[in-house]
Amino acid sequence: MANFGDYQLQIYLQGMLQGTTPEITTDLARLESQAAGKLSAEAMGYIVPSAGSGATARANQAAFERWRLVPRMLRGSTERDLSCTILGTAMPAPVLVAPIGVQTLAHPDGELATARAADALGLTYTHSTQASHAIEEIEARNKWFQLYYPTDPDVCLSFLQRAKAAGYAVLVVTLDTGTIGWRPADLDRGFLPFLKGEGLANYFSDPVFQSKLAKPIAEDPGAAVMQWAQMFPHVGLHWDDLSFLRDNWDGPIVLKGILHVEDAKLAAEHGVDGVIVSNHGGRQVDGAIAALDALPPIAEAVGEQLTVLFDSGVRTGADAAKALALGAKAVLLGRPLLYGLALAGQPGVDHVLRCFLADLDLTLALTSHANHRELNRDSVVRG
Ligand SMILES: Cc1cc2nc3c(=O)[nH]c(=O)nc-3n(C[C@H](O)[C@H](O)[C@H](O)COP(=O)(O)O)c2cc1C
Ligand SMILES: CCCCC(=O)C(=O)O
Repeated sequence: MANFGDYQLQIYLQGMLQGTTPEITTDLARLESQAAGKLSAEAMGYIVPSAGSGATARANQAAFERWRLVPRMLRGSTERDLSCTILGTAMPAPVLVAPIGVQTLAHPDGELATARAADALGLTYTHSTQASHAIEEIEARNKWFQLYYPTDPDVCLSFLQRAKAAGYAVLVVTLDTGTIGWRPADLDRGFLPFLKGEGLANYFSDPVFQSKLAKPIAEDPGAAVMQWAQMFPHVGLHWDDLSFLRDNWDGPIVLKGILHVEDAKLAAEHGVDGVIVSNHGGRQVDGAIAALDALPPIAEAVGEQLTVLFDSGVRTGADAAKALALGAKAVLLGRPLLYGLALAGQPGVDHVLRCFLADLDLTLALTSHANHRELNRDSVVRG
């Protein structure tokens, strides 16, 4: 059996024997500056910055810095087993592709490339409601669908039915983006890709959405965009609205954007299957708690009843190991994948995923763990 960490030896050997070095850095925290050379100022402004002053994004990184792994010795295994089954989906490692909208901003192949790269490694790809490619275009064995619950229930139902028909296994309902946060980098440029018609593929391909328009989209795209702008903001969404999803989706449901332990308990009471502890990478509520700081109490309160997943600020194998030790069953990778996509399309995403998995695998090997399930609260200390 091969270990994900073997990618490290492969890179060394290519350097030593063929004189080639990776075109994309292996330091995932540095990807952002490398990708800056490839992306327009508008795309960088949309992808990189966080809401407001960026305090929450900084808090995410600071929280990872505060927690420290405490390595064990002499109990490891030559072969690590990172495989797991999360909500019925078999995974080779506890790592998923986070839902990220409008990926053609980063590369013309957009979500098609990201999904293919994930699929080639057997990883689960999560497709955003705000994607640049439609639900049906994604070819991946393991795919989850992320819902931004539209205010129009007919369109919502249509999304659920399309996702089910196209083979998506799990519904991820994002709760932290009832509307778009205060994002100065975009505001100062007056730039929002959706208002240019980008990232609306799921809406524009939807027959129910189309039926609500006075004219076909090709004849009046501006009106179609404004129709989306009416349906997207949903700050009035309530716990009771989840029953509509429960009634119309027969697979697992996961709530993304949970940070308060009471909301995690309410999630359990409302019969969902999992939560993603996340602050949306700091893109929504500036000043919000670091996602990693929210994780331990939530895992403690509902970890037995619900599948607890995590994202926001995960950049290294050590970050993933810390989140797993603090109670997450798996982590979702966000911006680094988009930087890999910007730099080289599908091979760029593949490289980023392989680096991340190798780093996690080597972290387990070096801390004497045979698999990630052995990580627990004793594996970390708060510095
Ligand atoms: C450009 C961009 C677009 C995103 N689009 C979505 C989306 O459509 N739906 C969603 O639930 N989360 C979306 N997210 C949030 C990610 O799923 C994830 O929570 C976040 O990227 C994690 O933070 P990190 O990138 O710092 O690791 C987006 C993030 C970025 C950077
Ligand atoms: C309308 C917002 C959808 C994309 C998103 O979630 C993000 O940019 O963070």
